[in-house]
Amino acid sequence: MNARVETFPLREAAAAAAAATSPLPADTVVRFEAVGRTFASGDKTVTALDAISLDVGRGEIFGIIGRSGAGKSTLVRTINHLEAPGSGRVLVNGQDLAQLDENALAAARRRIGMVFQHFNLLSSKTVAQNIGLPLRIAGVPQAQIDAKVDSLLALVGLEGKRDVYPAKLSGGQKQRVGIARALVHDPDLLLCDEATSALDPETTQSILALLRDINRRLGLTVVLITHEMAVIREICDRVAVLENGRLAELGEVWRVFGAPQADATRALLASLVHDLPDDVQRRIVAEPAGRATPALLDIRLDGVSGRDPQLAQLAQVLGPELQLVHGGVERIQGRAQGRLVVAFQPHDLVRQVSQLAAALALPAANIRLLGYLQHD
Ligand SMILES: Nc1ncnc2c1ncn2[C@@H]1O[C@H](COP(=O)(O)OP(=O)(O)OP(=O)(O)O)[C@@H](O)[C@H]1O
Repeated sequence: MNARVETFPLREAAAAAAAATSPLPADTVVRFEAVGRTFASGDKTVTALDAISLDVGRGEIFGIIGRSGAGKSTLVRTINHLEAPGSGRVLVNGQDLAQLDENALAAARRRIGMVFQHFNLLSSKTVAQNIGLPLRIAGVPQAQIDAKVDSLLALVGLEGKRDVYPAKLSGGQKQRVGIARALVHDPDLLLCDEATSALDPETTQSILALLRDINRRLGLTVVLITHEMAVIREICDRVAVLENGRLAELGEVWRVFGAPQADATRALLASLVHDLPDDVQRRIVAEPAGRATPALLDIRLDGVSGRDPQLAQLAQVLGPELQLVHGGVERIQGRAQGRLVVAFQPHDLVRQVSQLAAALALPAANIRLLGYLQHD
């Protein structure tokens, strides 16, 4: 495969030592330095995190994905020090939370919002009371709380629900309240732990759109854990793949999804191809059998910014051998919507994918490599 992806794990002590002594770039919000964590489980020791080293940049949406038990939650919980690293350290805005006293830790945690899978709303409090509660606890005057709550309700699109109780809200609306509450202290970092896993696909899309909107409007850094590859594909800039507590792969989503290097990533990506016809699925392989093995690209037109794809235009980038394997495009309110799965013989895969994204005016993340198509 001719694609280059950052390869990990960075487990060597030398790499960790270099990371520990190098100055923190101004655009780094979270730095994990050789973070390890074990748990005692009966008479066994479970390694939840094994020498994880990576940086999360300011303003990015950073995804963490992995199978159940891979260490995702433990890793994210070390960011706000709900979980103390057993070895290594975690710096947030250059600060090691392990070194702080109780008051300073509480102040640092206020700069880190958290959104949960099951919303964690108080059923006896209204939407406004739920959102304002952290400010109330902090002793903020009521008028200030009201103003903040109103602006957050507008931000998450719940203006009309101020005095409603959670029981009267849909799952998506509850999560909007959860997001508003997480933003009440104007954090610069938002942690989302399976924030969409309890929601149906349509609601998931609307919550992801909200997170993306907040990320862009407020410049907020988002670290998001999910077991759903589709969520990562939808909104993340970069992704870390965890496997048994180790960093299996790290990089830009389009690169990692386009040319996965780790077995763990390939196994997780398999979940994304289940909606293809059986005969196509059967023929997909992760590695090309030879130079002539066609690559299979999945092109998603989300109607937001994409142009109507002309087959001639696709063929110009992907070559005359181009074959439409699956999918179709329809126009909804004048915009192209749909999905095309095409096979072609790549000569420079990464370059061709970025040329195609440019030609169709689509984000690179909308185009991904499903694998290679072997003959029947
Ligand atoms: N408090 C704890 N006590 C004992 N073992 C724990 C504890 N917390 C996590 N573990 C173990 O550490 C490993 C990583 O767990 P973690 O919850 O971080 O994984 P995860 O990737 O978030 O999984 P899931 O997707 O199922 O939430 C698992 O083997 C888990 O059983």
